Amino acid sequence: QGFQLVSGDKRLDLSQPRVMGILNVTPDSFSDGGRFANIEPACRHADALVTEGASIIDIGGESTRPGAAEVSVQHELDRVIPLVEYVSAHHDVWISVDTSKPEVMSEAVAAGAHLINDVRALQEPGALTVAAKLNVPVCLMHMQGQPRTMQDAPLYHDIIADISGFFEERIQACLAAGIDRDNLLLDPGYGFGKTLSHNYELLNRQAELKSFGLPLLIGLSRKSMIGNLLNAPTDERLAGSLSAALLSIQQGAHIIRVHDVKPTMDMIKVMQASTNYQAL
Ligand SMILES: Nc1nc2[nH]c(S[C@@H](C(=O)O)c3ccccc3)nc2c(=O)[nH]1
Repeated sequence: QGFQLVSGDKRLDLSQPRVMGILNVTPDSFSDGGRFANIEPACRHADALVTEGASIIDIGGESTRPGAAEVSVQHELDRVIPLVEYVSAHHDVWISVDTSKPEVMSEAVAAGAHLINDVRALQEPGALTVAAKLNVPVCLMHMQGQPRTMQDAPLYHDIIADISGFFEERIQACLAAGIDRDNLLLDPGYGFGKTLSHNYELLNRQAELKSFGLPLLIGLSRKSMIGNLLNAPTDERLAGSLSAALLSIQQGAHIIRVHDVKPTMDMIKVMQASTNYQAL
């Protein structure tokens, strides 16, 4: 479909697959907790992601690693806001903020972010109200349980039906809060409360999620569903990540959230050449 995202005076055409580049702002990329942070490396990384062709830069300050300690609002702000400000000042690229905290959503949009990427699908207190007020596109991601315990015993009756039921409920909650349906994106949350088998069934059946008539945002890059299958450390998962990304686009993905932007852009070009061969 000809989906288009609108945020303020920016438009993002989704008639072709778009790449969202992951900008890591984890605590260890700062000198001391982020207050007097050396954000230089993260700024250089952002520049590279834009140069490689990312349409969106995803900036997140909270690791959703299973077992990760909760990050305070101030700590998350200290990491995220300086980078939103840098990217907004130096590039025309879309900026998404990967957060579940309403305060971080507000400050990030005020600092120049265009899209909210919430792995908790606006379920935190106050998140729905703030997202409605900000009136920017929001990605609703599925997660079974919480990061600390989600991988203990994932269980589904039918994984597509269960995730669809979750999306139905979250979409209704968003509409009731005054969020425009045109501002919603869906993400099945690969690796968030899913076994290896669940993740590959989801990839096999992902196209069934097109029934919502909403853009699909997908995150597969370097995930354990690739690492465990290949028995590969994170820096040896590129081929697997590109393979999964290609399958996901064939199964309806509009935005792919990745670490390796240039290789993913190359994959998309090869994929598109196989359909627009007359133009070659
Ligand atoms: N929308 C959307 N946002 C996301 N944020 C992430 S963090 C994840 C990772 O592997 O990047 C992760 C999980 C656990 C620990 C570290 C990093 N994953 C997604 C996704 O799949 N979709």
